[in-house]
Amino acid sequence: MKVGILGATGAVGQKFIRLLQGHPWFEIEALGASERSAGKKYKEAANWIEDVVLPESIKETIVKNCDPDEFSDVDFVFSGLDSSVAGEIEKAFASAGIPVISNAKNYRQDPTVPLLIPEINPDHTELIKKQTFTKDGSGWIVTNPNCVAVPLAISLKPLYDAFGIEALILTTMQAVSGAGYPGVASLDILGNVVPFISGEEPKVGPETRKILSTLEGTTLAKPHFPVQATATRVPTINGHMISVTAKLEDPPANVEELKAAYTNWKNPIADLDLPFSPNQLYKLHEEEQYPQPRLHADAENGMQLHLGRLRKAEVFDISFVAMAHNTIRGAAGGAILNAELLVKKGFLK
Ligand SMILES: NC(=O)C1=CN([C@@H]2O[C@H](COP(=O)(O)OP(=O)(O)OC[C@H]3O[C@@H](n4cnc5c(N)ncnc54)[C@H](OP(=O)(O)O)[C@@H]3O)[C@@H](O)[C@H]2O)C=CC1
Ligand SMILES: N[C@@H](CC(=O)OP(=O)(O)O)C(=O)O
Repeated sequence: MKVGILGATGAVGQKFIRLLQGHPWFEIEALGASERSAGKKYKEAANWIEDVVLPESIKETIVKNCDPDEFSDVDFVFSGLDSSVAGEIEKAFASAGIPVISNAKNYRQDPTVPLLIPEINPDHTELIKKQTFTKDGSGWIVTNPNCVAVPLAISLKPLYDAFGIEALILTTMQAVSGAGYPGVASLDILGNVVPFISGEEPKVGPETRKILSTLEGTTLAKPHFPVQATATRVPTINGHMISVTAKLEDPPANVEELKAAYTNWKNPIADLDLPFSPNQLYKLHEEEQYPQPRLHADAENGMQLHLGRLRKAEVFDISFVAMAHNTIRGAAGGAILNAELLVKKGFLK
């Protein structure tokens, strides 16, 4: 399939370009960014920050405006657009009959838009049928969650299924790549921790509850557990880590039972052979000093969810640490896996 990338010059856009090299199903056809970049060769418009050489085929590609008329040759687009413009531009593409697989936050809470993690809520794709961007249903939007909500929801799903969740308290340790480029000033973050990320905490609870919702007919029934989140920025490059303490409805008797919830959990897309699906979704680290972002964020091409420190808690019931690559599992890689699922389900054809 021929794909376009909106926001192709940004940090997430660059990750899309890198990850799509050699993809067995998807080929990059068009790149879009702002008026500042449009009309330029990609190598002149973008400040390439990936640690691989900029692909030859991309270097000379002329960046387009994010105008659907300039993307008539693509089957669908990935969006890594800045959220200040993603709302209008993504709507224009969907209304022109071009499906949008987005990273931006703008449509995440729309009741007709799936907030999709293929292993966790693949059935939520049914919501697409309620969208009205086009009369014939050819244009629609699917979003992937915030890069904290992704590892949080994946880490919670087996616990939610086995024990139920009553309440969560969590603290994030978010890598600097989450702030895009140039992102956080070096003098703010080097040798330091910043205990606030603007706009982050209010997204964590609502997104996690939407992801863990049950599809009843064509409507989502959401769980109600409260989430107390503290979002901090730490001087790591990739990999968002979360320290979670959970109160459960029916807590496990011991840590072995807690671990068994993960090992017994059945991945609903395991048999689909999606190229970006990790072989092993959950890596349960037994060593007390693991997981660590620098050592583990890249495992399974950045698509694995790392868990460690699983233990009974003195406050609430259990505690653990979760970690995943924020710009791969939490952004571009997650969006590519979403597109693969949407191919298998016949929404992309
Ligand atoms: N970084 C991360 O870990 C994650 C990011 N996201 C989301 O993905 C999106 C992109 O993030 P990130 O790559 O970090 O951001 P960047 O700031 O690095 O990139 C933003 C992109 O949007 C383009 N853009 C800006 N203004 C316009 C405009 N008026 N018209 C068209 N294009 C425009 C930029 O083009 P130009 O270069 O021409 O200015 C650039 O390509 C955001 O919505 C972000 O919230 C989601 C999950 C994780
Ligand atoms: N705010 C996240 C990255 C991000 O862009 O999130 P969102 O997609 O929800 O806007 C971070 O700083 O790490």
